[in-house]
Amino acid sequence: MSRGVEPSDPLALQVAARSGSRSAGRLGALVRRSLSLVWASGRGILVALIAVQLLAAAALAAQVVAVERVLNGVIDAVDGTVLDSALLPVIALAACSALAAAASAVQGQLQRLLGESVARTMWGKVLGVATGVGLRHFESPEFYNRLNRVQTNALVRPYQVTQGLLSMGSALAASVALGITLIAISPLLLPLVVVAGVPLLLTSARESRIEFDFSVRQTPAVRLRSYFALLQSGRDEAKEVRAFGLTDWLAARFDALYGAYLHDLRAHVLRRGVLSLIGQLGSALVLGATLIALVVLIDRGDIDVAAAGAAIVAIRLLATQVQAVFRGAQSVFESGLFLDDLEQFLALGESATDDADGPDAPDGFDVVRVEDVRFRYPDADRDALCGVDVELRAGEVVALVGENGSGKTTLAKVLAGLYEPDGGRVTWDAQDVASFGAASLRRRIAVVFQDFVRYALPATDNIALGRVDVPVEPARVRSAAAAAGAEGLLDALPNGFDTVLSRLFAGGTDLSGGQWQRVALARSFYRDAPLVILDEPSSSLDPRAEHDLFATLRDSLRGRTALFISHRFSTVRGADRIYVLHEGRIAEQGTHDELMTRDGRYAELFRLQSELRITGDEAGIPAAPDGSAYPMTMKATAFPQVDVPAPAESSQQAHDPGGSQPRLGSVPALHHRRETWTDDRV
Ligand SMILES: Nc1ncnc2c1ncn2[C@@H]1O[C@H](COP(=O)(O)OP(=O)(O)OP(=O)(O)O)[C@@H](O)[C@H]1O
Repeated sequence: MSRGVEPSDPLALQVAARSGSRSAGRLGALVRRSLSLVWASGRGILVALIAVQLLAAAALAAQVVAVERVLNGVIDAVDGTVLDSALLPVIALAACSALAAAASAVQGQLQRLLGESVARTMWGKVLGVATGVGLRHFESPEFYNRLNRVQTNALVRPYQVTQGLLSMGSALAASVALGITLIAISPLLLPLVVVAGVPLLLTSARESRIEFDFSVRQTPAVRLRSYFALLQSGRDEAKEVRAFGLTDWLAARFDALYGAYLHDLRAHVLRRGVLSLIGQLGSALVLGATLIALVVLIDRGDIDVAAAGAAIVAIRLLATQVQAVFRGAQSVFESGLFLDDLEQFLALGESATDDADGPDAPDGFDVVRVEDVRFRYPDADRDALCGVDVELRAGEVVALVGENGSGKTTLAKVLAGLYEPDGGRVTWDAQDVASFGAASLRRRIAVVFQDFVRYALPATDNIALGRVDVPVEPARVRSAAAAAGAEGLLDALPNGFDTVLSRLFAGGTDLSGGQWQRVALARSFYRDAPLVILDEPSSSLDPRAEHDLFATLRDSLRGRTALFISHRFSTVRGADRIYVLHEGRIAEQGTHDELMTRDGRYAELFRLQSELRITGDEAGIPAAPDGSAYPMTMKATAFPQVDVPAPAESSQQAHDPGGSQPRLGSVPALHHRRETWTDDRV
C-alpha cells in the first residue's frame, strides 16, 4: 500500500536534474545500471555487437592503409604496369570497404534486436511499478506526468545509454586505429584532429540539458493532447462525441495544444540548432586548420603525395569518428537525465514491494472492524472519511447507503486494502490489516466496483480472472456465472463461454451494461474470498435480474461476508445491518426496522424514495433534506420500483419490527409486488 505521493512536479525535477547532472558519480552509476540492464536483457547480442564494432574499426583503419598502397602503386608505377602494382591494394581497399559496410548492416540489425530486448525488460519493470504502487498515486497528476515521460522516453534510454557507449567504444576503437595510421604518416596532424572534437563536447552537454528541460516542461501539455486525441478516437467516447456534437470543439482544443507545442518546439529546435551549429563550426575550423597544415607539410616536402592522399582520407575518417565519440558522450549524458527520472519512478515500485511484506492475512475471520478510520485524498481540502466505525461479522450481509459523495466507495476501497487510512485502522479479529502482506490481504477480498473492468477477453477469462493463482476451473466458472445470473446469456453467445467479450477483436461480441455487471459479479463469486465487497452491484440490472440476485445472494455467498453499497432501498432492507454514511461519517446504523423506528435520516430518505415511486411525482425531484438539488435516490429515480412500501405501510412496519420484513435471500413478497407493478405499468 502506498504512503503518499513523492513530490515530483516538473520544476522540482528540473532542479533535481540540474544538480544531479553536476555529479559525475551519479551519471557513472546510471551508466553502470544501464549497462547491467542491457547485459541482463541480451548479453549474447551485446557481445556480438561489440565484436562487429571492433571488426568495423579494423576495416576502417585498413582502408587508409589500402588507400596509401593504391596511391603508391599509381605513383611508383612505370607506364603500363599501374594495374600490376595497384591491383592488389585496390582489391584490398574494396574488400575493406565491403567489410565495413557489411559490419555496419549487421550492426544495425543487432542493435534493433538488442533494443527490443531491453524494451521488453524495461516494460516489465515500468508496468510492474504501475500495477504495484498504491492507488493513491493514481490520484496524482504528477504521477501520470512521470509515468507518461517514463513510457515515452525513459523506456528506451537504458538502451540508448548502452548504444551511446557502444558507439563511443567503436568510434574510439576506430579513432585509435586511424590515429595510429595517421601518426605513421605524420604525427604532427593528430593533435589537431583530436582538438576538433572539443567544440562539440562543449556544446553537446548544453544541448542535452535543454532537451531534457524541454521534455519535462512539455509533459503535462502532451498528456492533455493525448487525452483529446483519445476523446476523438476512443470507442467508448465515440457515441457521446457525436451525440453532443463535440467533434469541432475537441478538434479545436487538440489543434490549439498542438499549435502551442509546435511553437515551443520551433524555439527549442532553433536553440538546439544554433548550439549544434556553433559546435560544428568550431570543429570545421580546426579541421580546416589541419588540412592547411597538411598542405604546408607537402609544400615543405615533409611528406610525399601518396602519404598526403592517405592522410586526407584518414583525417576525414578520423574527424567523423571523433565526432561520433562526442555524439555518443552526448547521448549518454542526455539519457542519463532521463534515467534519473526513470530511477525515481522505479523507486516507487521498490517502496510498493516493501509495503507488500508481512505475514499472510488469515483465511477467514470472525469479525472485521473499521475503527475510527479517517481518509483524505491527496490535495483534497477535506476528509472523505472522518472517524468511521463499521463492523462486519462472519456470514453477515451488511449494506452501506448514503448520498452521492458521502464516502461509500472510499470506505469500500479502504476496507479492500487499496487505500491505507490516514487515521484509525481496519482489523481482522483485532489484528490490524496493515500488519498483513498487502497482496495476501487483497487475495482474501473480492470486490466489484461501480466502474469494473470489461476485459476484452473470452467470457471464461472474464470470470476466471477472479482467481488467477489457480488453473481455470470451468465448472466453477459456470456456477459463478449461474449465481450472478449470467450463465444463460453467456451460453447464448456465438462461442458460448469462449466468446471474446469485445468487438475490438475478430469474432468478439459486446454485452449490455447489465449483462456486463452480471459477468463482473460472477468474477467476484468465482474468487474464493471470505469478504465480498459489492459497490452498487445491481445499478444496471433489470428488475428481474436484481430481484434474482438479491433473492439468492446469501446462497451465492455461501457463508461469506458481504458489504454492499446501494442507492436502492429495496435491496438494502433485508441486510443484517445498514450503515448510513453522511459527509464521511456514520450517521446511523441498524436494521431496516430499527432505522425506520428511529425515524432519522434513513427513514426520511426511505420515505422520499417511496413517495417518488408511489406518487410518480410529476412536479420534479424533491430537494434533499439539506436543500441540495438531488437526494441520494437520484440514480434510482430512473428506475421506478414498487417493492418499497408506501409511507403508511412503512410506519406500520416501523411499529412491527420483526414482522413481515423480507430478508435477502427470502424475498418472494418483493418479487410479487414488482410483478404487480410491471403488470400495471408496462
Ligand atoms: N480520486 C479522488 N480524489 C479526490 N477526491 C475524491 C476522489 N474520489 C472521491 N473523492 C471525494 O471523496 C468524497 C467521497 O467520494 P466517494 O466516491 O467515496 O463517494 P460515494 O459515497 O461512493 O459517492 P457515489 O454515491 O456518488 O458513488 C467525495 O467528496 C468525492 O468528491
